Amino acid sequence: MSDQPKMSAATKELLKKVRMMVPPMLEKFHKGQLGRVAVIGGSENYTGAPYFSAMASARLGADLSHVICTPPAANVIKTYSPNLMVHPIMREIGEVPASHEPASELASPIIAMLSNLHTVVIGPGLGRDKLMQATVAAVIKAAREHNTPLVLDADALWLIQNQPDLIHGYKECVLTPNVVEFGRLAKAVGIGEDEMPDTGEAGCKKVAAALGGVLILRKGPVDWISDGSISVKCEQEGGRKRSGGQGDTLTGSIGTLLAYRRLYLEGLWGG
Ligand SMILES: NC(=O)C1=CN([C@@H]2O[C@H](COP(=O)(O)OP(=O)(O)OC[C@H]3O[C@@H](n4cnc5c(N)ncnc54)[C@H](OP(=O)(O)O)[C@@H]3O)[C@@H](O)[C@H]2O)[C@@H](O)CC1
Ligand SMILES: Nc1ncnc2c1ncn2[C@@H]1O[C@H](COP(=O)(O)OP(=O)(O)OP(=O)(O)O)[C@@H](O)[C@H]1O
Repeated sequence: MSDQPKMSAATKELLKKVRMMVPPMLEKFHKGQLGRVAVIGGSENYTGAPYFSAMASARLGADLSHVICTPPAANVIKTYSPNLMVHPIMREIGEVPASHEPASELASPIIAMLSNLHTVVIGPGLGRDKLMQATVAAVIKAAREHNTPLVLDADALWLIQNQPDLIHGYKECVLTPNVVEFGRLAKAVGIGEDEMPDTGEAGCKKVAAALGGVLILRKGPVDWISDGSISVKCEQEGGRKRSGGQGDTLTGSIGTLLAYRRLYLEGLWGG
């Protein structure tokens, strides 16, 4: 009996497309050329999520993986792995003087890093703290100006449900909601459950279209992926254990693939 996982024709087709984005290992490449990914997230309560995300980006093949988080999270994450570059730039509201909420000041060194990054993942372990949310809102605005590909998950989706205009129409943006986050996003763009009888393809397409064509990967038993006009699905069966952190791992992996896509489009190899 074969120990190969069963794979549908659609999944095989999808993997063929992904394969096209994987770069060749050419002798001429130097460090950093094959992917510089940053994960913004990590707060006092959540240090594992940004670690899972950034390590996934590194293990899938990004040359350099950064974590941008709060100082208490940074001290912990640094002990998890020497592979990650950890920047203690973010602050929760209790970490700054009460009269001062310097979201734009905090965002400034992160924005300065954008021209040196291929992709930014925002959300794993970010939390819903007001200052953390305002800081990443400023980074998202700047990332749009730089045309930096974004992957938004977890608490960054909380921000988007409150301020959908931040990403409306931004085609370099991937949202990766779980079932609960997807429901909240749909509600935020005015799509009620009665209008969304099918939480599969039709629902995913509808919410992506309502957000102006951002790419939505709606996680679930089948992952539906749509930009509002085209949709594909991943129905490959995974393990049955639903432990925390699987979505975080996905965000970092997408971060690396988006970096590869960008490098391919910039002509780093091929033609
Ligand atoms: N090791 C770490 O540091 C990790 C840190 N993490 C970080 O935690 C932060 C908050 O993220 P979150 O996932 O707890 O919040 P959210 O998605 O609002 O869920 C809240 C409630 O919704 C439900 N629910 C969720 N999924 C469902 C589903 N598929 N199907 C059905 N129901 C579902 C479920 O409710 P219940 O089962 O109790 O009804 C759940 O309790 C965020 O920053 C994230 O990055 C995580 O990444 C994990 C690893
Ligand atoms: N009910 C399910 N059956 C099968 N696979 C699922 C199911 N729910 C989620 N998955 C798979 O698990 C992966 C992670 O999805 P999940 O819903 O756990 O994300 P998440 O809640 O954002 O994760 P995290 O714990 O990292 O925050 C998805 O890519 C999906 O393929």
